[in-house]
Amino acid sequence: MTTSTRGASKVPAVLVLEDGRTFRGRAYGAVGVTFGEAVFNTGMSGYQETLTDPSYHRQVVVMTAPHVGNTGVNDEDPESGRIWVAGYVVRDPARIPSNWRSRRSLDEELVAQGVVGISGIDTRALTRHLRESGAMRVGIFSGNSLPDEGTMLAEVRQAPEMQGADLAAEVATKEAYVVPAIGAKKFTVAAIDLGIKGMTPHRMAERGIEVHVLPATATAEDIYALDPDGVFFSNGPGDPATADHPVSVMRTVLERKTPLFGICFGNQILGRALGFGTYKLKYGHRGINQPVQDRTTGKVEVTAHNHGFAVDAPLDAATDTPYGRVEVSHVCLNDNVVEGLQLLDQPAFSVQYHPEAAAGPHDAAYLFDRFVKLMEGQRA
Ligand SMILES: NC(=O)CC[C@H](N)C(=O)O
Repeated sequence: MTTSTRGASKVPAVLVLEDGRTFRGRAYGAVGVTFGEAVFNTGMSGYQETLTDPSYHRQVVVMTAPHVGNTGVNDEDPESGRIWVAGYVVRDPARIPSNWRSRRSLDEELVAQGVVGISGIDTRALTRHLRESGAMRVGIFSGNSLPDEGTMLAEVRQAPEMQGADLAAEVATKEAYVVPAIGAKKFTVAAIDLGIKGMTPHRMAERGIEVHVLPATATAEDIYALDPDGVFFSNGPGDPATADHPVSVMRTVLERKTPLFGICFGNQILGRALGFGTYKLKYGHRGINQPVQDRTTGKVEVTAHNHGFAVDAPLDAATDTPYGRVEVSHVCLNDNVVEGLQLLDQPAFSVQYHPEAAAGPHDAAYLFDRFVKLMEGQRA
């Protein structure tokens, strides 16, 4: 629920966490009320990509970088057609954006899209609180006459939780569409959209892949009607434990041994399809500076992340599954969370993080090349 008026900067705002902790600041973006899961993002740049990443649907994003909005808003960097975050928390928004690509200020964009935010609060204290106590529900309330704290807290505690939330269909395309290959077309890929970021099909198109983006509800028949060389499962919001339909579609793809690649939600779905569980992390990984080791090469890469859940798979031995053996191929060096899965007996793999790098370092771009190699191998 959001309402908006302009000229918000002097309007009071309160952020209320479900455990009763509150932070008082000023309205940023639209004035109104919003609820979501409070999570923090440690990226120092890339705020447009963060705001427009559909995986942030129903989350209130706290930026740990104190200055946000410095380069304004351009028309090139969004990862989808709208802002998806449920709310936005910034310590000290830029007063004057400056960049050759900037078209408008971030504040204006948040107002135009009805996104309620808060500024002028101690985002370091809030982030430390979330680290200690874990991600939790939150409300932002702004306006000149606000309800009392007890009322606000009761409303926050009525908001839906992220655990158990089935959200992919709310953000995914309703109609299939095609992203053409750039240059000569070498492969056809069916990409299941569970909340796909725009850069992902682009990274495939750059490698000669014609990408058929299909709705989250697509069936195995829809996929195989395209006679694809490979199948891709995208990132997306919500709890992977609810993703029963994509898990069953993926099992068909595994049975048919079609080359398969998954990113983020797609990694969690591969985990489930293989019989592993998923669980909620205490506060998740969000940002563009997370160290991951590719255990197949030993190399360490700095990577972009946005996940609050993870796959529960054994780190140190291959596991037998109905689809052959699987290994944990990638691991987060901060906390040993599973960051990638690789099947040893058939052409399928996935990563929990974001090789499309929007925003983020390009260290993991090789994963798209690995997908191409799997498809080449299948043809040979
Ligand atoms: N970016 C994603 O795909 C996120 C996956 C899932 N919603 C999570 O929070 O872990």
